[in-house]
Amino acid sequence: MESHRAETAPRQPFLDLPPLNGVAGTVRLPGSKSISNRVLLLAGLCAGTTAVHDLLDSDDTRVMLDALAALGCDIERLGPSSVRVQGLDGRLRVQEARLFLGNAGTAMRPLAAALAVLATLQGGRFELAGVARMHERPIGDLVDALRPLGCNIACPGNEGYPPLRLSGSAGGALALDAPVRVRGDVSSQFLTALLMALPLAAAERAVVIEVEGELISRPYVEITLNLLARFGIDVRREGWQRFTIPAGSAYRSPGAIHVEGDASSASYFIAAGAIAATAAPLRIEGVGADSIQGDIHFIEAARAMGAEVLTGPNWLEVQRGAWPLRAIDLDANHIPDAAMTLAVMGLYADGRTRLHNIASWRVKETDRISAMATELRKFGAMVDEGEDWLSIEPPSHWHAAAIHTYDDHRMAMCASLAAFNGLAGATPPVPVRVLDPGCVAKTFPTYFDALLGVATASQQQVPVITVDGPTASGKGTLSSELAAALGYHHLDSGALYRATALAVLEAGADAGNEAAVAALAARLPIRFELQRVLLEGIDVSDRLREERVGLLASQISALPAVRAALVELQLGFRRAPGLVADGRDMGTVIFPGAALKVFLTASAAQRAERRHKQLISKGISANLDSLRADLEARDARDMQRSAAPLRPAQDARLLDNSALSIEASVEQVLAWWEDVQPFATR
Ligand SMILES: Nc1ncnc2c1ncn2[C@@H]1O[C@H](COP(=O)(O)OP(=O)(O)OP(=O)(O)O)[C@@H](O)[C@H]1O
Ligand SMILES: Nc1ccn([C@@H]2O[C@H](COP(=O)(O)O)[C@@H](O)[C@H]2O)c(=O)n1
Repeated sequence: MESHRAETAPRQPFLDLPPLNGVAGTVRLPGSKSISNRVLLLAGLCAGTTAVHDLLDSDDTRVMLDALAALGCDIERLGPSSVRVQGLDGRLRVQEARLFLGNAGTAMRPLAAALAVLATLQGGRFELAGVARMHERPIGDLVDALRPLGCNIACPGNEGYPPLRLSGSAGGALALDAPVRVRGDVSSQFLTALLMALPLAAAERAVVIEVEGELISRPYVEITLNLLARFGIDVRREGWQRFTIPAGSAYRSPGAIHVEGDASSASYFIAAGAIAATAAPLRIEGVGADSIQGDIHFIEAARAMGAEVLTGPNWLEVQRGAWPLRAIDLDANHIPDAAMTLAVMGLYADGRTRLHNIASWRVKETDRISAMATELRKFGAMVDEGEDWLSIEPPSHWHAAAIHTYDDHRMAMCASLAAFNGLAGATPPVPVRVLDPGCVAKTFPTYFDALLGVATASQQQVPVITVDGPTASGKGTLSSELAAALGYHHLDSGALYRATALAVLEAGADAGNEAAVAALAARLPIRFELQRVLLEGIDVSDRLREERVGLLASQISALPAVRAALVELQLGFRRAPGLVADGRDMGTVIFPGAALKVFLTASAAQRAERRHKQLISKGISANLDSLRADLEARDARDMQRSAAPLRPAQDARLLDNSALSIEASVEQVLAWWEDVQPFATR
């Protein structure tokens, strides 16, 4: 089994979203985090194998998969979102393990309970730890419920908080004569953890769990009960205070199980539809009105704010109804995660939106009440907070803001919705900077792609950086690094001229026939995919770099009709969140209004040397002198032609990188980019 650990590439520091002005189309949701991790653990504990389909692939599910693998479960990947889990049948296969559970509450709590029970009955030593924030998230109520049963649990950091050490000797027993008592008013995950762990001790006797205090987040307990039933455990519920796991209970695999789309993740698109789907509804696939997830009730709150929502068995369609949205006053205890989205919808409302009974927000990935209040104020909103409530009044004047996300995926996804501010009358509409956007990997790694796949922006609002310069100055390298650092698209315009040249060669066309070459350029069947260039679906990336192709590209690029034929294609690359375009005339002709223009140069000797090294490293023999002569001839042709000659735009910043490393060049341009940003640095 391959490792499930997330890539450790450095995370992009920020993503700037331009003002967005609409949404349209269809979005497919990733699997629910709550269901995915519950199903994985149940599949790991039960007898037999379980094929889990539509599983969420995210940080939180990866730590659960890693933990199960460390505990001896065989896990086979069946496809990008399917795994087959061979369960332990309630028997520990390894007696000792140290499990790293990141910041996944849905892994820490139920695994702690299950391993405490198994270690007590069968013997074993387990250590469960996570990231620093996980060690600040209380688990004392669960520990307090398990210790009276005879479970040996130590909290070597702070009492009542992870990390946890669980131990026991073989042949132990659990004290289950009296009901197991657990508090339900801080987090429902403690009850869920016990409901999933105690069937392991219910083969011969019924186990009763009693909840102390008012149980919060009941819909999540309903998910637990529903999934337990799918795995053969029919819990009897008396109100929300008493739960009985019948004697003779034993986990049984359902064979195969499909994970629903994530209803909490749906909330961002429901909100986007309510705010910005003005022409046609936004379709959301993967979850519908019959969902077992409590956050599906977000629909009712969104409707109360004005959204028009149609529902089907596995889909939703959302369109703007009332506008501005209606401010609401809501007890949001039943939808604690999705209610964060209502706070951002409050920015678009006709008055003050109040959310109360949300104390659990304070012990989530971050203190979400405080974080939301701090960040929404940056947009200009008037926000008040209390121990268990938040109220939001929309900005009268919107500010471009850099939003901290506190390693909290929901903060990042919520922040993105502020980019529709132009629809609320922000004049001018302002961009939104989301800091550490990669934190969405916890539940929705492709969130920003999904959002930008359905959101529209006015082309003029999409920022462009142009990088022009002579051959082999490093334009392509610099531009692709900039695009990666900013999360922007990249246009290598030289590739379009090269592709046209290749098309001319392949068609055996006359390169001197301007109209014929322009006709080929106008219907260039070109696609860019994952750094590769496809012509009629065939990868021609390497062929485009051949010298004969570069030489012909340089010749045909002087033909005005050929240049004109490629203009629309190039303009089409200007898509949210932004574009880095490199070539010869990006700043002068194609994107004259670009926010930042760079003219990149290096001495001819340096450039010839770099090209020489580049070719040698690819195993292509080359002569330094002839390379230099060739690139100088090309530069001369590019500079002297009448159509879009190579020259710096008047407002371009000049960068001679003869003595600069690639990293230093990238840093310099990013610093220039910061100079032209409107974001307050509070
Ligand atoms: N600042 C730099 N320092 C050293 N080498 C560099 C630097 N920038 C780029 N290079 C190297 O120079 C070579 C040419 O760079 P690149 O292909 O990006 O140039 P280009 O301007 O896009 O060329 P062309 O116009 O032919 O497409 C590459 O091998 C690249 O790694
Ligand atoms: N905007 C542009 C880009 C390129 N060219 C011409 O195409 C040739 C190939 O470009 P590379 O950047 O890939 O080397 C180049 O020699 C230029 O003549 C152009 O005219 N305008």
